[in-house]
Amino acid sequence: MQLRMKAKSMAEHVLALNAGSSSLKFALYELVEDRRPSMRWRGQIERLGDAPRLLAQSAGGRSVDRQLSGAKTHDEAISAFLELTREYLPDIHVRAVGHRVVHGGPVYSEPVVVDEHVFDTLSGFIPFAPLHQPYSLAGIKAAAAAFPGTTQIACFDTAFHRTHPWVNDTFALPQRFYEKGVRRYGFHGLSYDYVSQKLKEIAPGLYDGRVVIAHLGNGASMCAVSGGRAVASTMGFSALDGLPMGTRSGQLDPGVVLYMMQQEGMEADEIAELLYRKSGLLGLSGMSSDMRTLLAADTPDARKAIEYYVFRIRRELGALSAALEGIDALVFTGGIGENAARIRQMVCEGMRWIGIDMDPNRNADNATVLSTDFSRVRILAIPTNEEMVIARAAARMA
Ligand SMILES: Nc1ncnc2c1ncn2[C@@H]1O[C@H](COP(=O)(O)OP(=O)(O)O)[C@@H](O)[C@H]1O
Ligand SMILES: CC(=O)OP(=O)(O)O
Ligand SMILES: [Mg+2]
Repeated sequence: MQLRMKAKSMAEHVLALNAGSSSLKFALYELVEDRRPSMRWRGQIERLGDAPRLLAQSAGGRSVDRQLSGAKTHDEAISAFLELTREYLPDIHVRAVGHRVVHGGPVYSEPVVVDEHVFDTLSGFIPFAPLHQPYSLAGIKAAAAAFPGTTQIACFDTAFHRTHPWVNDTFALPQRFYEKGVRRYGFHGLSYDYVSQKLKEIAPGLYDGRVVIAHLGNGASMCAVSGGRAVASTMGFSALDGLPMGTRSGQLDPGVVLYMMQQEGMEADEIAELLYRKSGLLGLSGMSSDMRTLLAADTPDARKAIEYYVFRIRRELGALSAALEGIDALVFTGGIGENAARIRQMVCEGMRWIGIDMDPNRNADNATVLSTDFSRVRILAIPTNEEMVIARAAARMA
């Protein structure tokens, strides 16, 4: 028995850390046969900055659900998570920690082992993703200190999008901006990678076809995928473009920014704060960035914010279908896409003309397939798992 316990404790593990804009997600995997990651614990500290709550489950059925009064910022969430690993995890051997890093710039299209040079390069991309990149980098530093001797591996949100054709990779600006890195990068790539692979498993015919994936979380974007390769995304240079989000504006006429500067005398930092943290669902509703709160509130302003949100998803669905020259499947994922049946229903109601026909019962049940048997376009909900994509890379590279 003692020997078995010993062997178990020496099993190799990898950790995955995913710093989102409103949450810190984490997962611990044991490397089993062929170094396949097998999930042991998975959880998140959600509603950062608001009412942080820790939720976690083990593969064996243990669970934690705790309000965290002290962990409002990402840095505090990382410390709270490290505390937890000590409290709940036995003496395990962590071989590598994989990190979601939102921006890989024009440099990285694959996961990479983080050394000093890589860390400095990634720090240079902070201005491209101020709401995410600093937290990913803080996570890398904290994990390296908490698990000495482990390899830190960066996995990029931008990497999946490197297959975009040039028209979806550039802006109509003088070429020098492109050379400097002003490009349409696209984000949520780890999520799109996971969902595409899952689709390959459960519906290989659809994977080979034209698919629009809607990642609707606190941040939100949509991606057009053809035969498993990304073709276009609603997010471009920064995580501000495309759909409205919890606190971000989404697509905006650049003339609005000029107006803010020239007519309202706003400074760049003020505009950044407005567009990243005070706009989107929060700005429109004047109430909350959280979809659960807005759906429950049912006030005129909450309804208005939801209506705008849904309308923009429909517009982008039309645009991405054009980029794909047709659409065979629509896949919902992310916190809202996976859970908010009402939002999915509102999106699909306005898209019948394109061949989207939702089954209301399947939708209400949060089933995997949400379309009727007669729908020309298949509709699916696939829970994303960015941590699994990170863990697979960490297992491969450690
Ligand atoms: N049951 C639910 N119904 C409606 N919205 C939900 C539900 N569960 C989560 N959400 C919404 O999902 C969003 C968070 O998504 P998530 O993907 O976890 O965010 P992040 O971008 O931080 O990773 C929030 O707006 C939250 O309200
Ligand atoms: C890129 C991005 O918007 O990420 P998140 O959805 O985690 O905020
Ligand atoms: Mg997320």
